[in-house]
Amino acid sequence: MESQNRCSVIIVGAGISGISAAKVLAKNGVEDILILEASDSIGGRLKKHDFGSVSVELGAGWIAGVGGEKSNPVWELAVQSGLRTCFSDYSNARFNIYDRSGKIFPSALADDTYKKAVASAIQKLRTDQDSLLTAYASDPRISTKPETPIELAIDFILHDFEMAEVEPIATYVDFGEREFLVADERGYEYLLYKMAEDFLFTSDDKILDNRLRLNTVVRELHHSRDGVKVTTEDGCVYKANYVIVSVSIGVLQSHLLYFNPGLPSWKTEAIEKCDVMVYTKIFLQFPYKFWPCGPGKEFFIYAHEQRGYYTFWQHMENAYPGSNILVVTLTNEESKRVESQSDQETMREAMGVLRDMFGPDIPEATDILVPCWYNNRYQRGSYSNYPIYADSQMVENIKAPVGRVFFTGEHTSEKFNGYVHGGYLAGLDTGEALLEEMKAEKDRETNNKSILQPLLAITLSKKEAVASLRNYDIHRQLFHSNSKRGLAEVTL
Ligand SMILES: Cc1cc2nc3c(=O)[nH]c(=O)nc-3n(C[C@H](O)[C@H](O)[C@H](O)COP(=O)(O)OP(=O)(O)OC[C@H]3O[C@@H](n4cnc5c(N)ncnc54)[C@H](O)[C@@H]3O)c2cc1C
Repeated sequence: MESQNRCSVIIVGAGISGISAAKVLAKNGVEDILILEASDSIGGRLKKHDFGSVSVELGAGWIAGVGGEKSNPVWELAVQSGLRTCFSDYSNARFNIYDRSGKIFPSALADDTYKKAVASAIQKLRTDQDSLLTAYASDPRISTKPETPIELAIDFILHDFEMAEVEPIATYVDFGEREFLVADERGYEYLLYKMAEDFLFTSDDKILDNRLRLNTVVRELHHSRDGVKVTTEDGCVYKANYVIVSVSIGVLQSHLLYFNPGLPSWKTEAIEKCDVMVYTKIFLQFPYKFWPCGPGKEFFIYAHEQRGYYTFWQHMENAYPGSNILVVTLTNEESKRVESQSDQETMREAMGVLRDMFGPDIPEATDILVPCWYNNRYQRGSYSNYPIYADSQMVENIKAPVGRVFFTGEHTSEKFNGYVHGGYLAGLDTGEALLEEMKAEKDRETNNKSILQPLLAITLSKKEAVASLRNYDIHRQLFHSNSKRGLAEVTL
């Protein structure tokens, strides 16, 4: 079924980047937009879920980078929206490392192992590009050659767990080193509803605006000099002057979206090169708590001879006292393994680990929640991770537009990819770049009209003449020059 109306911009995906791009457009007078979202709600990787008596975050849980000289824009949104958060103190986690017999490693040993692992990782990072490439090819983790269970556990925390990186990360350098866990029944996604309220019709925290279509999976994107035509899984066709694609890098790699004509090789190669991390938080509900609480005990670690095997644990008593919930984080291959088995099997494994740490008499979990980010066809992973050899050209190519197709999403944020604020800032950036292009197109049309009128009468049809003057790659050049400018120019 073909929609009769042609709108200015179609936005594919209603995560934080799609919604923030839409907000920039709407605030600048481009209100005939259409947001097409595959799932049944907005938010994307901001996703709350009722579990036990509380609301837990299946996707992003933390506002990372708070307390520095510059203010994290997502922290600002959280403060404006009155979102409930609580401070996460990871500094003691390494003093709560359990071995398989339930003994806590002496703090001197843990401290020493941690320092050695950090020093070794830093040394690796200082190696020249060539040897990094060689090392990368043979071992994606640039192995610090951990061998014992405690070394393996610390290696996992340093390399796989996002909050403990050895390199200086722009998020922490720019916005500060503190992290706050979102602990609000309305969920992290509430920030998006507050944003959407400014330009979409809402009532009782529900979006009732026809410009947002949920359960609408985009499958084909036909683009030409004249416009874009988007076909959805249910056979509907929507037309627009431009499209912004905000789907994850995992979805771009999966070919759920078919581009017609296909994307150029500089684009597809950059997309293929970007790594996708899988990060899974498994929630377990208990009839009562049997783990230590109090200062410095929120996070604890399990040291096992298999790297990443149910290593990183958190209790939720600080966020939700009395909730009796534990969370364990798995990544990459372990995440994929667990996604492919039954929840009962995962519960059995997790209970085995907890019995190792806390003894055989602990109660059985009464419920388990295992999010599947990898097998979700609208995600295909948790967040982007630029490979160690990535250069700025690769990142620019990931975000550069192709004709009338613009790209956004956390994976397009050179400084903050992988984070909620990366998605938010990328959306603002892309919205602004598209506004510039729309203005430039208008100027070109006006100029072309005055130059071409006399010529057209003698030679070409108007369509042919305009097409021949347009440089199809102009958007890419324009975007690159725009993206170097600061955020100050965004109208919000
Ligand atoms: C488990 C997990 C933990 C994380 N932890 C943190 C954290 O603590 N702190 C932090 O800052 N960040 C964290 N992140 C990363 C953060 O969630 C993301 O960087 C951010 O939410 C991405 O926003 P986005 O708009 O780029 O993408 P998304 O939120 O993925 O939005 C893209 C949207 O496109 C939709 N879509 C996909 N395909 C189609 C299609 N064909 N047609 C229509 N719609 C489509 C999707 O359904 C989705 O809604 C975490 C992510 C995960 C998964």
